[in-house]
Amino acid sequence: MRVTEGGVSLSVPGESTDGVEEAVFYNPRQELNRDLTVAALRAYREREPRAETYLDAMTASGIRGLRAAADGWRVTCCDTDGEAVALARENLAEDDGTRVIEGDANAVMHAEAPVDVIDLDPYGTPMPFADAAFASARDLVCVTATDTAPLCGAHLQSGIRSYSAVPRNTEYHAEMGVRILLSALARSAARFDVGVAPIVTYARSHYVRTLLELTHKPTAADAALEELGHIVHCEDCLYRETSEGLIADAPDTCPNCGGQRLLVAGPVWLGPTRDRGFLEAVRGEVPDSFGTASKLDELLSELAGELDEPTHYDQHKLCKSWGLPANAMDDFLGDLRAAGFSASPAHYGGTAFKTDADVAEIRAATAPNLG
Ligand SMILES: C[S@@+](CC[C@H](N)C(=O)[O-])C[C@H]1O[C@@H](n2cnc3c(N)ncnc32)[C@H](O)[C@@H]1O
Repeated sequence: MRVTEGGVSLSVPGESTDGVEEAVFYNPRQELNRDLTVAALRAYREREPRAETYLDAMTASGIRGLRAAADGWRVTCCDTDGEAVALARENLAEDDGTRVIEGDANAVMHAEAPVDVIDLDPYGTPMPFADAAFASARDLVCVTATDTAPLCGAHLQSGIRSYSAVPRNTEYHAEMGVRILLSALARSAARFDVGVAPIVTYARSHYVRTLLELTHKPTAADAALEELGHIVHCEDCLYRETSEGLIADAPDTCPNCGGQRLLVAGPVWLGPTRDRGFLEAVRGEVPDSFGTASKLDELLSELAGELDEPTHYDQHKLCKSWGLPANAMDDFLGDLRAAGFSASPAHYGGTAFKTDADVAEIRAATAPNLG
């Protein structure tokens, strides 16, 4: 069948039943991820006009490469699967600027280096490909991770193995995944004297996506490592605090409730997960014709408005732990602001919010208007 996305048309094996596409090598659920990537590539080229080469390291149907090529990028697509490669070749007109290679992404990244932008979109964890990406990319590494259970600590051992860090299963599981992934990527990049700065990062229920701008300098790698630290989380009262550095500095008991059920996660990335100026530039590059334009605009605006605090709270979980009913989110956040704290919604869900108040301060500021 033919699929049209972002103004390009491609052929994919499969069929459309009642408007629902069931295609091999093409996942319509990742359209927002691809729309955002194309808009970000446009915005990035304004920032770094020299950038011109894009490696779609796990290409499947070739859709990412095709969309980047339509925007003038010199594109190399790669996949290990012979059928995917044949399909991508059918979809992309190979010429001087566009090639499709059958091969392992790690080998192709090294062979093609330097590449301005490398996009990793594997099944599951991207970590087996991270070293080659940071060794080979000049400007930007874009990463999708779909192994959300290991990333958030639900599959603890798998998370430890993949990310050389200890993720913990908390109520901010998607953000745990974001910060574990960024930490592992920063440490991978540092091996090559490369510093990473996340310019866009977001989580959806089934994946985390981040775009990392690179600086090729040992001092930049050191600066990125300085963003790492640990999260201490109390399972009883949902108190949390962070400690900077690669060695965890955790209290024995919860400073808020005295409980002993403390979880320590890390090393995690505690720094900013996006560049607000870049988010605005990306927003300006999303045409109405993109299939996910309105959802993407909403996401980009949520990301821009979100506070930098490293963990969000879930209003319903907090209220439940206090034995009080939840009220409207706007009123709840308004009470925090009226008490002198910063507060913002967080893109992780409708009841997710960020604040610089701790759990006791949140309760004192909001409880009088609950129930
Ligand atoms: C999630 S799909 C890619 C989807 C595609 N980027 C898109 O946006 O539609 C993952 C692809 O990675 C390929 N793959 C798996 N291991 C690989 C490797 N070591 N090197 C290159 N490609 C690989 C698979 O064959 C599969 O086509």
